[in-house]
Amino acid sequence: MIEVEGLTKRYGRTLAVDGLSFTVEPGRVTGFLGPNGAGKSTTMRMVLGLDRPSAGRVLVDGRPYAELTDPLRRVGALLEARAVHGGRSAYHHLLWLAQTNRIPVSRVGEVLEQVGLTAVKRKRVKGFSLGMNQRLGIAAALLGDPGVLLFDEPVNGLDPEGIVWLRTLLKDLAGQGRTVFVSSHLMSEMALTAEHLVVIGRGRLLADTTVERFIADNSRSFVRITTPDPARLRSVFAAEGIQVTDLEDGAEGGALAAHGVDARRASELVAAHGLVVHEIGLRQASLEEAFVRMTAAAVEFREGM
Ligand SMILES: Nc1ncnc2c1ncn2[C@@H]1O[C@H](COP(=O)(O)OP(=O)(O)OP(=O)(O)O)[C@@H](O)[C@H]1O
Repeated sequence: MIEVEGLTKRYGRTLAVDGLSFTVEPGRVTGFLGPNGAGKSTTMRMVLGLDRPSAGRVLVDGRPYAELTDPLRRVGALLEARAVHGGRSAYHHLLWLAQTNRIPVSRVGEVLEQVGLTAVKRKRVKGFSLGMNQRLGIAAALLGDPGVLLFDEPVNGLDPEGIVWLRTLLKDLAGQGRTVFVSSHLMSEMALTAEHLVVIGRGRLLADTTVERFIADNSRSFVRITTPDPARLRSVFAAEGIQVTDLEDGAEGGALAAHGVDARRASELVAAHGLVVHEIGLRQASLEEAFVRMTAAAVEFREGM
């Protein structure tokens, strides 16, 4: 478990993290979301004791990171731009990590297999693609078989197959009862991977909720209708108190959005008034849109202060 309590980090005049409090529970993937510069990496560095909080604290399994014995066997992390000695092979990099952290050498082969790097384990890391480097970073995080895992933007550099692989891996790790905390600026990817979300903007907590709840609270649905007679449809719907707006989604002749009504009621109205429609159906605003809306509002609020 990770407990973040009143966490604050100031770099000179920049308030990177501003009084954050949340808990990351074991047994599920928790997505850590926010736009660029929101303070995700800074928060993760403080969890790992790589940065000192200006105020507040972080506990990993009830203790500050610095007080953990055998930290790599407790907490595994993939941070952005991980520094790996380029002249070393993947195998030697992991072997060195294992030997300096009292981790059984047998784990090296196991994690190489787990991340799909066995075939290239003797190659020098400097010849690795970004995706292979990400896999090596993930292997290093898994090496000590830790109960708590942090991944900062792990999707970066992975191809579509790699993204699906990572999604499955993260879910499996959580399924084994581990605490899995994953940062991303991609809402849609997190919606497929995480069960719980912590959303921040400008260093402040915006949401701490389940993915299901986030979707229910933030996705706006509407009925999309295309018709050769938009003026008549508008007046029929207006008479029923239903708001209709234009949709600029590229449909020929334009499409309309009816709000606060379900598809069934909308079609009944259409039929009752003998309106001609070419298409009618329920649409949901994407989570990406909801996320942008939520974080943009936070930015405006801060700037208005
Ligand atoms: N070492 C540092 N010195 C000064 N300012 C910093 C430092 N590290 C981060 N910041 C600033 O703190 C803020 C938060 O940055 P951080 O990297 O934590 O955000 P992030 O959410 O991880 O964003 P990204 O997705 O772009 O990595 C930014 O304004 C950044 O410029």
